[in-house]
Amino acid sequence: MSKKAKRQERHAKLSDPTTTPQIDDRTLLMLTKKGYRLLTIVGFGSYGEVYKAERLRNNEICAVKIIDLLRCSQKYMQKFLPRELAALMEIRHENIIRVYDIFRSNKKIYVFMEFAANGDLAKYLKKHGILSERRARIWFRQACQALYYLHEEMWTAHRDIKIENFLLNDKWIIKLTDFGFTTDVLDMNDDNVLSETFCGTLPYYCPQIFRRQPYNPFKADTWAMGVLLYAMSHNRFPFHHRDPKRMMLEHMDKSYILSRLRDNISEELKDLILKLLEYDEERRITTTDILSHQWLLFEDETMSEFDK
Ligand SMILES: Nc1ncnc2c1ncn2[C@@H]1O[C@H](COP(=O)(O)OP(=O)(O)OP(=O)(O)O)[C@@H](O)[C@H]1O
Repeated sequence: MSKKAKRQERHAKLSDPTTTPQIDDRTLLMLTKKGYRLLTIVGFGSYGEVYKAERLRNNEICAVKIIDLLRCSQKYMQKFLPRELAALMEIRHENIIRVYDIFRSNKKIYVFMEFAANGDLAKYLKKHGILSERRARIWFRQACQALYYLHEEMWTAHRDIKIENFLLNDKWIIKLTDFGFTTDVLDMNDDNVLSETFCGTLPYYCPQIFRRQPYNPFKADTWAMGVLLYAMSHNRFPFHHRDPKRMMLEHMDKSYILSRLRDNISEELKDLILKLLEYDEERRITTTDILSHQWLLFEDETMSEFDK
């Protein structure tokens, strides 16, 4: 069966309301011993499934991602060394999915984390289409606060910023997740900043990653935030990523991105998108400057004013 067919089959299972956790008895027993009960499958990733679960001690709802190590490459498995896993639990921010506990057993990794009841931003966008500027601003500001914390306080780049990695909790607050590719920049290589590790997701690749040049991973995250903001306000990707030659030319041409902006968005929003999708990484806006950009300061909005 092809990869695509397998994915379709898994997704069909997911949309079936009668779906219950398809998991072996040994794993279920082990989860019970650890004090958790699986409830339903909430999604499928490349290396395993995510379940809604209940912590039996206090009936608290959480999510558990079960990563099948047999499906991971050797390189990806490096991420599951004790030091890497411990680092995940140190990350604490209102807009980042909190990781409560991680353990390894039977060639599987179990990551217990905060549950996001309203799914991911990609699904929201698919259902509701283009976000209003007001809604986009609230969520984009929260996303930037998460990134600011990672960049400026944890000195870490996320490296896989994409719309699917922003989840929404029961209060409709944005939560950044999936640190599968997160790398401690200081540990990376010679000059401590430039990276040669190629990771991320194609439509979000900055020009430097796309051209396989050394790049600044913080600025690569910033570019990806530009693609995210464009997607939130246009419900499509800014560049034609299925045609690499075309995408490369589009990256370099400022008039191209200008021509792809909707007429009826504010000048401030256009300006921020252009500053994020700046070809030259030296000139690309920093995480600190995004938060003080005119568009994000536009008005003081609170979640109580926000009509879901
Ligand atoms: N903490 C969570 N709460 C609720 N739903 C979650 C949570 N984490 C992930 N999900 C959902 O589970 C699904 C799979 O998540 P996962 O992170 O494994 O997928 P992915 O990002 O597509 O995987 P990968 O990047 O490994 O290919 C997604 O649809 C996501 O919305």
